[in-house]
Amino acid sequence: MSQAEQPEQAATAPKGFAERGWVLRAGGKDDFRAVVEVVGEALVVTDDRQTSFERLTPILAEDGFERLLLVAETDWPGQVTGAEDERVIGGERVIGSVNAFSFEMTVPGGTQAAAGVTGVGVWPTRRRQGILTALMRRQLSDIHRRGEKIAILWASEGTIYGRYGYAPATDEYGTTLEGTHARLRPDAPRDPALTVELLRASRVRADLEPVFATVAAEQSGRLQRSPAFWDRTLRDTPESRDGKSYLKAAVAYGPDGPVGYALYRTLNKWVDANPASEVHVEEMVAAAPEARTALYEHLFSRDLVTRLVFEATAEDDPLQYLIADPRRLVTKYDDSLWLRLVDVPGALVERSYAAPVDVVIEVTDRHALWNEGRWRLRADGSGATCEATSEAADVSLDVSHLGAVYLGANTLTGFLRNGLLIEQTPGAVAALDTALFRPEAPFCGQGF
Ligand SMILES: CC(=O)SCCNC(=O)CCNC(=O)[C@H](O)C(C)(C)COP(=O)(O)OP(=O)(O)OC[C@H]1O[C@@H](n2cnc3c(N)ncnc32)[C@H](O)[C@@H]1OP(=O)(O)O
Repeated sequence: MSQAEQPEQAATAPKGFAERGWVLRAGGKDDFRAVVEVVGEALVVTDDRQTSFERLTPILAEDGFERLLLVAETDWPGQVTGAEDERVIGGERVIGSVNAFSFEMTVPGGTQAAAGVTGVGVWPTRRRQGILTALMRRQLSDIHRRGEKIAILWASEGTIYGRYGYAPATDEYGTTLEGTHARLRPDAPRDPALTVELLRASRVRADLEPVFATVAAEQSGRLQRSPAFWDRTLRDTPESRDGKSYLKAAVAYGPDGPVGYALYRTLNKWVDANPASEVHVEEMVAAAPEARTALYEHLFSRDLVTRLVFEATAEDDPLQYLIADPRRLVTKYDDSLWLRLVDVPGALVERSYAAPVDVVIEVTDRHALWNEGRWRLRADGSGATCEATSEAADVSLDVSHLGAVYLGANTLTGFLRNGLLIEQTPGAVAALDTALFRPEAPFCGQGF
């Protein structure tokens, strides 16, 4: 039987679960309060659970809570009754869970449905007994059945998700600039027809949404933003302010409407008995370089500002090109979006390629067996095919390697040079890298 014909992993109880009285099942709205308790405790969240519940409910309600998976136990030691334990629901006690959002993600050459894995947590006294592994395997199977070819996540720790086939696929940074060096180069592109207005972000949402949608459709790694995620982006509560100001929007307008915006808060401090105000930019989106210049000029011209912090920037962030003195930018690695190919041939076909390529890739994937085997990838400027084959492999790799390079942030050559994959045909890895190349760095910038 070829790998294309293999059945999906059987939905039997994971090893050891039946003996312990554990069940792995789909969850729903009624389970969500118990799940918030479990995941909140696992993640050591100090907010009261009601706050977390109210914050998370609208974004999960968009999917009808239908992607929730949980592990529950039916029998437990101790005196606590169901009425006293927030995790008990219908005679079962929740001890672990995962969830997912249904995103539309920009990838090289277009957009794809992507499962945004979230809400992963196991009750602290039930760790290291295989609950996460069972949930991950079941979730991969569900994602595959839904027809989503890729899954993405933000990891709480970098050591968890590699074993499940995920890999860091973008590099995202925080950038700081002292106010005294906040100057653009004289030849930064400018358009006198643009004006910048400073407004409360919540009042100008209708101007932000189309700009974001246009830019997000072009930048690999970006997610289209649903109404509930817009609510979350513009949320302006004491908790989201975290001691800073209300959320402001500097919006660049051209003759035909909005063309860019910066969402930011200000923070007042005292340093050596002097006032020191900071600008914290949470999101900056511009549909044209001139709009970006106009927004930087607005931010750089604010009086009394001693420091600017750009909280989420791509590896090739425009400021490094536009600033007068690039050495004044202090850039610190922040995080990576992790990506996994759930359907290897499907995902490879739906991506565009920078150069023709014809290689046989041998894939190892112990948690999504339908991906295992040899796949012949043929691509050129007009499209790609990827079919199961019995031909000899040119490259043998783990599915996580494909996740790492899918958006174009990394190279397979890096894995090859460090002994992490095998090249059977000399030059095959270089040919794949050339085909996978993207001139711009991928960037997500959306927490979830
Ligand atoms: C997308 C997100 O939501 S990110 C949030 C992730 N959640 C958290 O960080 C909350 C705190 N942590 C937890 O709830 C749990 O410890 C989890 C979810 C990380 C792991 O759950 P567990 O049920 O203990 O994992 P499980 O028993 O299935 O372990 C599977 C393997 O992963 C390893 N592992 C699990 N967690 C970690 C970790 N944090 N660091 C390193 N290795 C880990 C285990 O050692 C085991 O390895 P093995 O397969 O070689 O034996």
